[in-house]
Amino acid sequence: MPWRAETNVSSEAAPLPIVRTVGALRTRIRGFRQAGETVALVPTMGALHEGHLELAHRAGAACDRVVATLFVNPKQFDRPDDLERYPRTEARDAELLAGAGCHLLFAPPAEEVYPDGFATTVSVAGVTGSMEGAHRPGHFDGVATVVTKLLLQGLPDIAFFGEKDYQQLQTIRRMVRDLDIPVAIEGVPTVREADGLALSSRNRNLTAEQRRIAPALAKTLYDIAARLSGGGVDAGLVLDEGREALLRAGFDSVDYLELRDSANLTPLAQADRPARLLAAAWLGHTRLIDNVPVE
Ligand SMILES: Nc1ncnc2c1ncn2[C@@H]1O[C@H](COP(=O)(O)OP(=O)(O)OP(=O)(O)O)[C@@H](O)[C@H]1O
Ligand SMILES: CC(C)(CO)[C@@H](O)C(=O)[O-]
Ligand code: BAL
Repeated sequence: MPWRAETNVSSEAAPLPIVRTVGALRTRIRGFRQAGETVALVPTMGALHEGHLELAHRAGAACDRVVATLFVNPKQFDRPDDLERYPRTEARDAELLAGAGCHLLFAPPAEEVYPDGFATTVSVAGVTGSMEGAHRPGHFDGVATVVTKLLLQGLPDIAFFGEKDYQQLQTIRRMVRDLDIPVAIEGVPTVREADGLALSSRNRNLTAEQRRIAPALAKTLYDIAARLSGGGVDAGLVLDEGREALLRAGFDSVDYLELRDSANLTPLAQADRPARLLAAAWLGHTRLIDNVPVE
């Protein structure tokens, strides 16, 4: 299982320059380009952890300059309480990003991203039609719209996204191909706690008891993936048993637990081609998602 390093704030790194307008972002990136440098983009909603920093490290290994973005995008939240509870820790985030080798942070206010009169939505069909798309109405329109804007604002060579949000990653890949956005999309494997829990900004909303239960999500996915990878089993039955295992472990409800084609996320009855197991489940008011490959 992937591992996690501790998140330390480095006191060595110089403060990270922060820009808040598209104009200032473009001026900085033009400077990088004039020096012949390549540029990576790492979009985030802040409240950073080692998962985000892994994106930054990969970005730094691939490009000369790493530009992170921090914007808690209201358009992708389907529940007002989720938006309200979303942690906001910009000063610490900037320190962590500097320590991870980032060169610039774009942290715009909402009016810069969605000025008065904003009227355009980017909507990706197909890959968004189930799972997160079904349980969070409007979520992927919000993600697709803001990611299109961020990619066009920065025009990086490569943008980095985590596999933890696997359906989001596949949606962005589809969107970039469909709209001929000239940016390469790189997926980064999920960074986990030592007990397997996928790092997520929302983990900090868990109570101590919920935190004890939470690793059962990853454990159940890995157990099911192992059973499915051998072939010759009834996937429907195994998935039903997985849902029951999550409830037995203490999850309050399971939104979905699905076996999907790993590229376009269509349902699979057997893991007979590259496949992915994806799940979302609730612990109290906190909704956790996770996914693993079936190899
Ligand atoms: N554990 C992780 N491993 C790798 N990448 C991650 C991980 N968690 C988040 N990311 C990636 O970081 C980027 C920013 O994600 P985001 O700011 O939404 O953080 P988050 O922890 O996923 O928050 P939340 O789960 O509460 O939405 C996304 O591309 C996301 O997939
Ligand atoms: C990609 C993203 C930054 C767009 O708001 C967000 O969905 C996220 O953090 O995964
Ligand atoms: N990490 C994906 C962003 C969201 O949950 O809204």
